[in-house]
Amino acid sequence: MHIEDVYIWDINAKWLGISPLQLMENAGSGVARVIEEKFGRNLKIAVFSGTGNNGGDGFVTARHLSFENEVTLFLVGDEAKIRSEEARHNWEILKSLDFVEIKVLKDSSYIKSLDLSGFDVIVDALLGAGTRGEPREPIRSAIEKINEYAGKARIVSIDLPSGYPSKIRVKTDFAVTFQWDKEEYEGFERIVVKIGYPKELYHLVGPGDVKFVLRKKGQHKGQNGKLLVIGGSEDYFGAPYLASKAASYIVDLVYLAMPEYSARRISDPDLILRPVEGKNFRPEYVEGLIELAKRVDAVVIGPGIGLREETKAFVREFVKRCDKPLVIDADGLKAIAKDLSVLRGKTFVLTPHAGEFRVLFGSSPEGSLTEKAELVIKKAREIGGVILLKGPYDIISDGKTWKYNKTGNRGMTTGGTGDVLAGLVGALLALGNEPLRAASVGAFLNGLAGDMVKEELGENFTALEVVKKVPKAVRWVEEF
Ligand SMILES: NC(=O)C1=CN([C@@H]2O[C@H](COP(=O)(O)OP(=O)(O)OC[C@H]3O[C@@H](n4cnc5c(N)ncnc54)[C@H](O)[C@@H]3O)[C@@H](O)[C@H]2O)[C@H](O)CC1
Ligand SMILES: [K+]
Repeated sequence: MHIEDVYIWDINAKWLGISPLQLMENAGSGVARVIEEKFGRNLKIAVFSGTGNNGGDGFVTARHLSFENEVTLFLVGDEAKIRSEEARHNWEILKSLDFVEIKVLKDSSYIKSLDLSGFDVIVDALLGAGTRGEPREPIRSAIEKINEYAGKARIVSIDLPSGYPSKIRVKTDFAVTFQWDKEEYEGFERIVVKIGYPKELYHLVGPGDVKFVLRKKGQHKGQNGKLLVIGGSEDYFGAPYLASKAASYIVDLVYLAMPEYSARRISDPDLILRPVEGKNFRPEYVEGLIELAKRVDAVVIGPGIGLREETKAFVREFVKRCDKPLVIDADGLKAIAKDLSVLRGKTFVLTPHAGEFRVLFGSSPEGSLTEKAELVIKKAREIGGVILLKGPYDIISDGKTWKYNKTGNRGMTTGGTGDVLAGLVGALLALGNEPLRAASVGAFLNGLAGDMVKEELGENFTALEVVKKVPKAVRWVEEF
């Protein structure tokens, strides 16, 4: 587990209704429990808190320990700098207690003169995962002060030794870290306590995943991806349009390649039309479209492309020759089903519903969520790419891990919402995201946009309405 996962998990936990206050309570109570289990009770304990949430964990720890120990809380820094609601809340509680002594230390020279002899345990909650750069005063003096007692008192750090990864850090006996051992932490002993994250967070896609993707968006034109959508036939023009339009809200540029016959029906200044002659895609167009693909970051192929033999041959040949990340959807899936070897060595996302999954792999996922996921994982591993199985719960796998998405509603069985999804996943690929993340976030946004439409119109709506809600879905996540 990496620290960046903590960012995503915290947001997704909040989405599930688990508040930062609950997590902080569990963190602080976990630290207190470990201390009492290791060292017993009736001890003199000093807790050093900073003004961030690591310090907040320290406030909670101090309260839990105060029940059967003599606790002094040293706040290092200015009380006004305790900004997060949960840390403030716990600070206010602590201030109202008569059996916890509180000392506010703002002045480095005063810290240097402190005498901590007599304390059995020192709890270090000065700095945690929010540390930026070398420790600054007055935190630095507090770290040095604590270190004078290394080997004399027991030193327990909350989450990590304050100062870490700088050399100027608390010489801790051990750190109590939360929920899982982070791969970035090394060089100190760690005890892991669980703080109430449910198993869902390993698999469920939430706004945290989306925010992680959005925060990497660039500020300049051309930094935010170019996408090519290849689709349409004499029978369909709506599907590739929906995919392109949805993508155009996310990336800077969308090329839409369609047979001229149906492209005539589209006039939309947000898209760059690249018609090919005639009514349907044929193998002779591969060359030109491979050239066009060189100018983009990702390609979506399949929406409304139809099932003529010449078109299916075109799809297989294009996929075989294209070296950009690909989303293959709808009839495009049926085209490659005959020869999955065209996918070899490619970066791609397949977006089948259960029926298309069966056409591709001979069987369709059945049973519980986990059972379905197992089959999706297995097939994704076999083909060496990402599968997004669409359904009431979308299941996404890269052959190693799996995710599921719960946004969306019954109204989305209406034609075209799958095309919207393909466009969004393509756009997210074009932004440079890993295929598993692009597929997960695409599924989440598509479903969320659909849920927003449902709120307004009920369950009878069309895919174009879902497309139009994409910006609002993105903004909802940004503001979450
Ligand atoms: N989900 C979780 O894992 C939970 C984590 N908890 C605890 O929260 C901290 C991280 O809290 P955060 O507020 O983000 O950061 P810090 O407390 O580590 O520090 C921020 C604080 O310190 C100042 N600061 C930053 N760098 C320096 C420096 N080099 N020198 C001096 N001061 C510095 C900054 O300005 C801020 O004021 C995590 O470690 C856990 O302990 C939750 O409580 C439970 C859920
Ligand atoms: K710490």
